[in-house]
Amino acid sequence: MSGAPFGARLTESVAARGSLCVGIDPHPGLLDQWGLPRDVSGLERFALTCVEAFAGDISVLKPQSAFFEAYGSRGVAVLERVIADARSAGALVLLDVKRGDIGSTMAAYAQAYLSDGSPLAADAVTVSPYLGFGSLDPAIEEAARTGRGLFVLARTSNPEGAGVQHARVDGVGGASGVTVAQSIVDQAAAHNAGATPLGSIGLVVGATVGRADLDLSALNGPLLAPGLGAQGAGPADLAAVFGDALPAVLPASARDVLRHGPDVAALRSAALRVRDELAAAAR
Ligand SMILES: O=c1ccn([C@@H]2O[C@H](COP(=O)(O)O)[C@@H](O)[C@H]2O)c(=O)[nH]1
Repeated sequence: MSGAPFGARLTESVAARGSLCVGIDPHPGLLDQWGLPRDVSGLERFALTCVEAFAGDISVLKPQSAFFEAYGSRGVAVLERVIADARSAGALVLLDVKRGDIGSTMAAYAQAYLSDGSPLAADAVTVSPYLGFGSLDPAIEEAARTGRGLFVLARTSNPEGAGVQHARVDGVGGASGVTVAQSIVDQAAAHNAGATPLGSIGLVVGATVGRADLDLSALNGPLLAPGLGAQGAGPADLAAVFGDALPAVLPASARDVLRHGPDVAALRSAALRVRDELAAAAR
């Protein structure tokens, strides 16, 4: 991919289209609700309807890979089309795949999701640092080389995440007793240092986590905040979670928007309503 780094492209897109990230999560129950069959044709109709509804107005679309992989190679082919069509319509695509492995395998994931010419290459992907932050180096390097981004899981929106992410470890530079989540924040911050207007290594911090007890002041990167709507968080919760880091937050919602389908206009207006509520809450 030629041109500006992901952090710069994201900043420009959010300035033009707002901060909402809409998830494309073709849950079987949503296919039923939309009157679509639970097969590849239903998946394709669902996902392309989402692209039609959102890609012209919303800054970031986040297809959830699991719901496409569930249909095998033909489902993955639908995902490839979603990525291409959404990007052509002007949206940034954040592919939610949460990949993480030993470095040598991580290099293959980087090739799949972050390399120019790969059919699954998105603008950014979610990755898991739980094999050690350093295991992500091949993805960090490929993202930097191709102008793409990463969102590293730090403090996830699910209640089970706290047990691992609040555990204490030695931090960057030997600081003792920082939480696992804070050590992930600090390692991402080191990669983003000096980038303008924003680094390309983002984090995932759930909108549901209440006071996150994270020092995000040095991150200089975007913060994906899943959990709006179906998981119980609302626009007003974001200030409590993120404090001064709020301008870098991409609040994410899937089911709460998607339940308004299959009508394209109804889907679009639901997304725009959430986007406007977020903008009002951030003022
Ligand atoms: O901490 C995390 C990380 C990722 N997700 C993903 O976001 C969406 C949430 O969907 P909703 O329907 O808005 O609840 C889903 O794809 C998750 O896998 C997350 O929820 N929390």
